[in-house]
Amino acid sequence: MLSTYKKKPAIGLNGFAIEGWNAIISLLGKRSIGRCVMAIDCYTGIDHEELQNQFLKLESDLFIHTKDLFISESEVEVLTARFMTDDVLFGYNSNISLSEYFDLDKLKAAQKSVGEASGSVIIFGHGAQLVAVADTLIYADMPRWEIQQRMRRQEATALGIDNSREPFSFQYKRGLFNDWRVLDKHKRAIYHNVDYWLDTVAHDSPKLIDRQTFYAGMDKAAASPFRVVPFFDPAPWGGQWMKDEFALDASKVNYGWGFDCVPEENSLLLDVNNIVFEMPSVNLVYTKSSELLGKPVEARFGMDFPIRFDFLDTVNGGNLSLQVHPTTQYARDNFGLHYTQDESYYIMEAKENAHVYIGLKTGVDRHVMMDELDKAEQGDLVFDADKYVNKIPTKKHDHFLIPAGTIHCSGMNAVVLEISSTPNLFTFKLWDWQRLGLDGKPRPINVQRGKQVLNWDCDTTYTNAQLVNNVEVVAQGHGWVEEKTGLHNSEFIETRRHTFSSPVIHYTQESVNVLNLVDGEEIIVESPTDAFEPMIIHYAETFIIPAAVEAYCIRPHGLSEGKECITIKASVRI
Ligand SMILES: O=P(O)(O)OC[C@H]1O[C@@H](O)[C@@H](O)[C@@H](O)[C@@H]1O
Repeated sequence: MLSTYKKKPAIGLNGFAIEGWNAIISLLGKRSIGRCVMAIDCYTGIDHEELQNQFLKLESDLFIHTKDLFISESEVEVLTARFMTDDVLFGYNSNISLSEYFDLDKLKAAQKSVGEASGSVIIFGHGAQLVAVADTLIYADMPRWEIQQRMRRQEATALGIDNSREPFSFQYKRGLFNDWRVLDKHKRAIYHNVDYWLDTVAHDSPKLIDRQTFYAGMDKAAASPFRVVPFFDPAPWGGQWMKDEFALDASKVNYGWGFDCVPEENSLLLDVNNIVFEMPSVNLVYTKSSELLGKPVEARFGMDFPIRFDFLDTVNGGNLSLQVHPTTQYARDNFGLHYTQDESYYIMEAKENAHVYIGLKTGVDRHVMMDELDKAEQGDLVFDADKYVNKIPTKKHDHFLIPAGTIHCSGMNAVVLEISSTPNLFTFKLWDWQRLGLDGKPRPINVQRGKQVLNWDCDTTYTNAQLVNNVEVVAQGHGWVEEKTGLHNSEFIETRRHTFSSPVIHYTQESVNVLNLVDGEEIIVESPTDAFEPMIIHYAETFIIPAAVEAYCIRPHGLSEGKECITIKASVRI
C-alpha cells in the first residue's frame, strides 16, 4: 500500500542557513576576532565532545567549559533529590534555576578571567550565557524525542550529572521533571539574545540559522496551519496498522505509539532555502504563545500547549494496561502538575472484535475489587477485568470520553486517536494482563495510587450516559454537518466533528485548534483572505491552526474532490 502520510512536514521560508562544520566554524571564526566573547549555550542531549572539539578549532585565547564551573555531581544529586523522589516513574516538577548549578566561587573566578581577557573568549556549555554577556550567542538546541533516542543508546548525559548508564526510564524521569524544566526556563529568558541557532540532530551534518531566520520561521508558523514531526515507538501491546499506513520500519516488532502533536516533545522543521533545520517545536510555544495558543488559553495555561494528539495502535497487538489517571488535586499534590491527564479515545480504525474497557460495572464491590487488584499485583491472582469493568464493542468513529479517575484501556485490534490533555506519563497501571514490558521485566503497577483516584461513581449507567458517543449535531449546511462529540464536562477540551463534501469555514475563536483527517484521503486548508499558503492534509495527519489565524476553510481536495471527508477538531473551552 502506498502511504500518503507525510512524516517530515516542514515550514518553507527564505533566510540564512548554512550546513556542515566547515561552513559554521568559518562563519563564526569571523565573529571571534580580537577582544570578543562568544557563548555557546546548550540543551541536554547534544554531543558535548563533538561540539567542544569543533569550537576549539576557533583557537580562542580563553576557552571555558561551564561543566568545570558546576557544583559536583553529588551536590547536584542533593539539589535535585526533592524533585527526583524515590518513585521509579514519577518525580515532582522542579522549580530549580540553572544558576543553582554553578559553584559561586568558580563562577566568580571565571567571570574575572573573562573580564581580564585581552583576546577572544569562548564559553561553552549549559548556562554559558550566565557566565558573561556574550558579543555572539549561539544556542545548540535539541528536540526531546532525539534526546530520548540518545538516552536509550547511553549517549546523553543529564544536567550536571553523567547518568548515561542508568536505565532509560530514570534518565527520562530526570529530564522530564527536572533538567528540561530548568533549561526551558533558562532558554525562555535568553531567546531574544540568541544570534545563531545550531541544529546537531544529524551527526556530522550540523546546521546553523541566524536570529532573523529563526523569528521569520516562528512568525510564519504562528500565522499558518502547520504540522510537527511525528514520532513512533513500539509498545508491549503495540500493533501493525501504523507500520503499513505510515510506511514505518517494517523490521520493528510493532508500533504502539504515534505522537503526532505533543509540542513539548516533537520537532518543528524549517526548510530554509532547502536546508532543513530541526528544532524543538516548544520554541514556537515559548516565543509565540499568545498568537499560537490564543490569549485566553495563554492566560489559563501559561506557555503550556495543553492539547495532545497521539495514536495507540493495538491491531494484532494486545490490550493496553487497565489504568486510571490522577485527579487534578492528586496530580498537583504529588507531581506538581497544573492540570492533569484527562483523556479521550477517538476510534480511527477497529477490527471486528475490537472493544474498549471503560467505567466500572454497576454494583461492583469496591473492597473485593481492590483486594483482588492487590493480590494480582503480588502475583497471587489473575485479575478478571471483565467481571468489574464494562467491555464495550467499538467501531470506527466512536468517541470515548475519559476524565481523570475513570478506569479504562483500549482493547486489542483498534487504532485510537487520543485527544487528551498534554501530560502523558501519569498512568496508574492497575493490571497488565500478566505481560512483560519490552525489556522483559514486569512494568510498574500502581494499585495503591490508583485506589486514591478511582471514580467509583463511574458505573455502567454513568458510563453509557456520559462517556460513550455523547454526540450532538450543533450546526449544518449544504454538504456539511458539525457535531459536538465531547469531551466530558469535567475536561477542558471541546471536540467538533465535521462531515463534509463541500467547503467548511472554521473559526479559531481565540483558541489553538488541533485537527485530524479521520476519514477521506485528502483535504486542503485555505485562508478566506489569502493570509496564509494553502496546506494539503492527508488521511490521519494531525495539523495545528494557531489561534491568530482566526478563519480558515477546509474542503475535500485531490482524490477526495466531491467526496465525503471527516475531520475532528479540538480546542480549549473558553
Ligand atoms: O502502556 P500502557 O500503560 O498500557 O498505556 C498506554 C497508554 O494508554 C493511554 O490511555 C494513555 O494513558 C497513555 O498515557 C498510556 O501510555
